[in-house]
Amino acid sequence: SLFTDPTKLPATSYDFIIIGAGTAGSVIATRLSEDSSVRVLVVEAGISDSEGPTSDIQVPFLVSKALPSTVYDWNYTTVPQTGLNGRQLFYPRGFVVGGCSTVNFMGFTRGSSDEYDRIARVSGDSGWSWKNIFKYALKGEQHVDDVDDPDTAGRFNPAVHGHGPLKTSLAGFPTAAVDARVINTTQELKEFPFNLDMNSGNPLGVGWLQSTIDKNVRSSSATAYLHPALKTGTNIDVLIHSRVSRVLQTGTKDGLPVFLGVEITQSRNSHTLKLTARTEVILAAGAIGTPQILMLSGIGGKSELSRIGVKPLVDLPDVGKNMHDHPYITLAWAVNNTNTIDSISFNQTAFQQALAQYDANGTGVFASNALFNQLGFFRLQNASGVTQKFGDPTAGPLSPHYEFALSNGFLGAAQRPPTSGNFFSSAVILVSPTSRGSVVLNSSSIFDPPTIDPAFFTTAFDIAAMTEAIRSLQRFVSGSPWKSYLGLQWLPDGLNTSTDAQIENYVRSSAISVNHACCTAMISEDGANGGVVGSDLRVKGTSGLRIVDASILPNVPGAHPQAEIYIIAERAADLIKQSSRIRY
Ligand SMILES: Cc1cc2nc3c(=O)[nH]c(=O)nc-3n(C[C@H](O)[C@H](O)[C@H](O)COP(=O)(O)OP(=O)(O)OC[C@H]3O[C@@H](n4cnc5c(N)ncnc54)[C@H](O)[C@@H]3O)c2cc1C
Repeated sequence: SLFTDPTKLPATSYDFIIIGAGTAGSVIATRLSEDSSVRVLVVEAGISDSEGPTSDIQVPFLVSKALPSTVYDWNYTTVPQTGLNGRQLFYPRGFVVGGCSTVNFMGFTRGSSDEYDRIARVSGDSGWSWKNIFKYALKGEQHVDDVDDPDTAGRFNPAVHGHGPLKTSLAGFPTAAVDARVINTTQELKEFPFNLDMNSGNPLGVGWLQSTIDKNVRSSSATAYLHPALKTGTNIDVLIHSRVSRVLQTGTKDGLPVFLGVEITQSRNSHTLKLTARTEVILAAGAIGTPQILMLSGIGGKSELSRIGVKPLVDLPDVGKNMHDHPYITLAWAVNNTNTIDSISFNQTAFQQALAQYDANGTGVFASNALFNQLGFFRLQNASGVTQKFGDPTAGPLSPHYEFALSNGFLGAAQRPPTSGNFFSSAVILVSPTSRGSVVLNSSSIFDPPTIDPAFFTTAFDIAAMTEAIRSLQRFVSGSPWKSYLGLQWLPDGLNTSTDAQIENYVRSSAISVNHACCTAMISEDGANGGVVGSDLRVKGTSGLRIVDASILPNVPGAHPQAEIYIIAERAADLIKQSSRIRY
């Protein structure tokens, strides 16, 4: 059942307690509840996904209304970014059942096989390799036709899609003005080849975006996993509006502190409640929440914890370190064509008509993300000299350095959008950053947000790679399909971007986050000194406690990360099942 008051829970002890009903947490809870004799509790700080203006989190076209600064947002901001001229950024995170999967932009990209092989290398466990984990990609996801355009021929490869609860589909709403131009460019310019399906393990090239959209509504870990489990099972409880403030030591086993206790609170001044897990506690509070809870529990860098008045119990200095994320900028051009999504976004009458169509029969532009129909993932060209000078931070030859997200309309980064006009734009995303930041506690209260520092563009590689990526987009739009289409360059507005210095100036003054925070409790080999979790995701130096979410990744994937997190969560659920005494 769903509870809003912790004192109303039917039990104070469960087999498994999962902290965070987010992307990974909902997968874990659902899979662990597959044996009806097992009692599972999920504790979620945020609200239910049936509260608030729910169309903003369900209707694909309204995706940009879900965040930031809404009831679905943790409302974090970063510290002033030295690499971004001291700008502070909004740093949205889902404060709702389903976590970020309920509010994100729905892009579904598994990343390259290299990314998974790198996790296997870093952890010393070949179970994380692409070859061995691919079955979990198929177990978790299933392709469905979009309502508007079920003709998927030549746009994806059914052989690499599976039979799981999470639904994905291709962009159904044709954006004719741009779709053909993008595909024709892939035929004309060898540097930008067409890729039939970027989810095959090789994402390089330009291909059609797949989104977590079930025909015409968002598919999240809540709608795909948790809600069906709540509907059919009687052994899973979900407690919302409740923060886990700490995990608590309940004993010692084999010389290690056992953390099977969970402390819950609903507001700064309310009582705390203690619950216990009989088998395991699984932290799935995301790349910000997980290190915060670990540190509040005394698990982290000794001196850092003492400074804030938290008694250190387990010395793991890497908790909260290695934070990184993808930054992006956009280039945009005015176009002499009204067949762009701006004609709907900027025009109230057209907007209401399209919404009425969606309300009437679930079709039209509101049924799709519409902002992007194609993405492109690329490696830096050798001729640029960037990797020769700085080394190659990617996971391998199939992993991209940068990405284009091509949009049939206006897309800005730090800039205010215009209120009229028609545009073509593309995000340029650095998907192989080497800048590393941190999540650091500010106080010993769960109600004080930690200091969040993604440290964007604090390495010379990141600026050099982004500069090359922008030049690459300039080459892409120099193809003949764009000649009669693109008009005045709108972004950067009035700034020249010919020289390296001019590009750097633009990047530092306009880049923002794609919101792919990760790696703050990274995996490493069992027994290795660094890292926070071992190969089976157990927190080092502890017993009874695992982490399953974006924080365990060693590197941000060269992709939008949700697909990888679903895959990792599917395998983690099996690891937890196998090591428990319960016979699934
Ligand atoms: C605006 C935005 C757009 C994005 N777009 C895309 C995209 O298009 N494609 C893509 O692949 N990725 C995208 N991402 C990133 C992706 O959604 C996340 O990386 C991923 O969903 C994170 O999963 P997670 O399980 O690690 O954390 P989350 O899904 O964030 O789950 C963590 C959960 O824990 C809860 N929690 C935190 N602290 C506590 C506490 N103390 N007590 C109890 N509960 C707690 C949170 O409320 C949340 O529900 C986007 C993210 C954002 C914010």
